[in-house]
Amino acid sequence: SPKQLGGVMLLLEETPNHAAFISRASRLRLLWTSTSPLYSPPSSSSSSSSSYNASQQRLPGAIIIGVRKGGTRALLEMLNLHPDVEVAKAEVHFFNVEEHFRRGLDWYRAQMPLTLPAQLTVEKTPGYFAAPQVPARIWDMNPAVRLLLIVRDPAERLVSDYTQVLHNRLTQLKSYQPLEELLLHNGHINRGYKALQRSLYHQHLARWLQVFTRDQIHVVDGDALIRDPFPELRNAERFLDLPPRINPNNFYFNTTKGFYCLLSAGHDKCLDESKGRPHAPLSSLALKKLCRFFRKPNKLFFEMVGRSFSWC
Ligand SMILES: Nc1ncnc2c1ncn2[C@@H]1O[C@H](COP(=O)(O)OS(=O)(=O)O)[C@@H](OP(=O)(O)O)[C@H]1O
Repeated sequence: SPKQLGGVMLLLEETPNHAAFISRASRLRLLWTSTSPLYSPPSSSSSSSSSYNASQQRLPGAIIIGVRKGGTRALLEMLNLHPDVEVAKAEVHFFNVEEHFRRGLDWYRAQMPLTLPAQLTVEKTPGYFAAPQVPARIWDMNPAVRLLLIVRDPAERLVSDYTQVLHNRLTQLKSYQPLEELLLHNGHINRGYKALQRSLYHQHLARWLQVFTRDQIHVVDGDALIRDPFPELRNAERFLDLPPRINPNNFYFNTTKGFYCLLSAGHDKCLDESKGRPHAPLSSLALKKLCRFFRKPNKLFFEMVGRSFSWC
């Protein structure tokens, strides 16, 4: 690929001083958010003379934090079209899975692709958005990191979420309750249903905004990304301070898939079959209840992000 970094020696960075004390980090947080530029060097050693120009694995400068089933894979793959971007191919789940987090930042860095100093490393883990411990942990790694949040109609997201869990259970030959049994208790929306809670975007975003400034979080419209990806990618490039390199010719609509696929350097790529599965059915009455339930949370989310979406 045009982005491959052939024949360059791998030089691992020194371990940065990973936030040891929350209280100290909280104090620093105030200083950083008011004075620092959005990007900061991944670690002090990266600017030192001998290793500066070498390709290295670096901590991400931008992270797609969610939402689960929002279009995070499509967004990551589309950003990867940019010559100045390299992405972690697999979801890393570093900040939200204790076992991974305990392995420390060296382990996290080792999951990242090789990049040159001018390139931006991006990872995506949809589980970050709803996990309470994650914002402070990411801030401790890099308070100037840029965050991308791709959202989608929360009712549609919930059904997609259920469909994925159902699919996993069925492939493991395990039983699973019908969606309406989980969603409704005595005809009322069951607020305890996990997939419902993951769609309460305002609650999760409120926690991120206790740690990061609003301008560090770029909201991508996941429904718009499905309909016409290019404008969303142009906005993301702008947010990431990348020169505009992704263009409409990088996308073509694949009628068999029913989605846009990617074209780059003569290669085309569609997302795998786990994306765009037929959704589990939901009665129109249950959907109506769900949409009514989401009206207020959605309004709160729109106020927080300063824009609205045409959700049900
Ligand atoms: N271009 C393109 N190709 C295929 N799929 C696309 C694309 N753009 C967005 N999407 C939508 O992405 C949805 C899956 O979201 P995620 O990748 O965030 O899912 S996951 O949380 O990582 O499992 C997936 O949701 P479902 O349709 O519900 O499966 C897709 O609708």
